[in-house]
Parts: sequence; structure tokens; C-alpha cells
Amino acid sequence: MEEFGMNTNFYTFTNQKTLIEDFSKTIIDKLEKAIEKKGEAVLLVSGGNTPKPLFEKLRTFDISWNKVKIGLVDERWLDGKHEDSNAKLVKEYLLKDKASKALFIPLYQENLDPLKSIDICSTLVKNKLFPCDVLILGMGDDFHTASLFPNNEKLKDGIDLNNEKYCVSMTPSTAKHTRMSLTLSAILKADNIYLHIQGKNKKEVYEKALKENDFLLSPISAVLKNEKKQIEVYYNE
Ligand SMILES: O=C(O)[C@H](O)[C@@H](O)[C@H](O)[C@H](O)COP(=O)(O)O
Repeated sequence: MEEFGMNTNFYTFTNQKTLIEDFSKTIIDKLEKAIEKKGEAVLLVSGGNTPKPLFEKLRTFDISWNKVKIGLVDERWLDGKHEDSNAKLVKEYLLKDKASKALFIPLYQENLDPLKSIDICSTLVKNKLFPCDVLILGMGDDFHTASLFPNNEKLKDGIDLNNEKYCVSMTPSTAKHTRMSLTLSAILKADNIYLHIQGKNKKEVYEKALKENDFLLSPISAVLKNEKKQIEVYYNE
């Protein structure tokens, strides 16, 4: 079932399996079209639990993964071996089987202080991961997306559409670890932007976010209500 909002197309699936079947095919189609057109494709993914079955499905597709660059929409600033690292999550769930040939571009750099490395990370993301063909967001119950967290002093920079930097770093009050995140302006540069959410609770948060105009309280609302790009929302109960 499809519902069309201001800038959002909302696709509801009755279960995770049917969503993953449909969503993975949509993503693979975008990647293949990019490879056909440019000779390469860029996929940026978020962390969390929701994308795990999607990653496991994506890696089964037989496409030219050696022409796909995979990066992160955000990272907890941790060594790639730490259990909470998004790089670890991507390596464990996505960069296997057919997709093992993809080129992964990590955000975390051991010798950098994230709070002082925004310019370094922004340059890396801009030069190595953009133009971006597919960007997949998740959403927290606190209305965060990527690592753009509410009630955070750095969020203003993170969602300022005039901020030309591609990254922002913040230490959330509602989640563990200092983070490096793409900024809203970077996220909206992606050609195809998806929000992947699961469970009735997330649906309620999503519906509240559509009505919330204070983006400092609800960063996901800054994405959903943007005036530049269509957001494709994939949801199953
Ligand atoms: O690094 C992260 O934590 C993610 O990028 C984050 O934005 C995630 O997408 C949401 O927190 C949803 O996480 P779940 O899918 O686990 O609910």
C-alpha cells in the first residue's frame, strides 16, 4: 500500500520478508542503473538492527559489486572490531557472499579525535562517496536519524542546509558513543534517499515526526519535510 505525503512516499508491507524482497530489488536496480550509466555506484547505509536482514538479502544479488563503493551514513567513533561499530556491522552482514567484492570506505580513523576531525571526514565523504546513488536512513524512537540526535548543541550545524560540510560530530545524550554523521545537507545530496523502519512504535514516531516542525526536537522531521528530495519510506509491522 502506498501513501503519498509532502515529500514522502510511504510503502507499507505486511511483514519483514515481503519488505526485504521488494526493497532489496529496488536498491539493486538503482545500483545497476548507476553502474550502467557511470561505471560505478555508491551505497551509503546506516547502522542499527533494522537493516540487518536487508544487508543479508542484498549480498545475495549477482551484480558487479566490484564497481560498488559502500560507506556509512554515520559511525560510532569506535575501532572496527568493537561490537557497536557500524563498520563491523556492515562487514558482518553486507560485505559477504557476492557483495564481498564491494569497496568499503570507513568513516572511523584511529588517530583522529572526532570532535576535531569534521573537515577531514567531510573531505573524505565528499571526495570518495559522492555523488551517492542510494542512501538508506534508519530512525530512532527519539526522532534521531543517522547520528543527528535531538537536544544536542551540535545538531543546529548538522541540519543547517547552508552548512557545506558533509559531516558533523556529536556526543548524544540518548545513545552511546561519540558519533560522526553525515549532515542533512549531505544526506539530501544523495540521488535516492530511503528511510527503513520496522514496528508499530516506529510508525507512531514517524507519524508524529510528520507533524513536528521543531527540527531540533525531531531531526528526522528535517529529512521528511525537506523541500529538495523525495524520501521513500519502507515500513513493515
Ligand atoms: O548508527 C546508528 O545507530 C544508526 O545509524 C541509527 O541512526 C539507526 O538507524 C537508528 O538508531 C535505528 O536503529 P534500529 O534499526 O536498531 O532501530
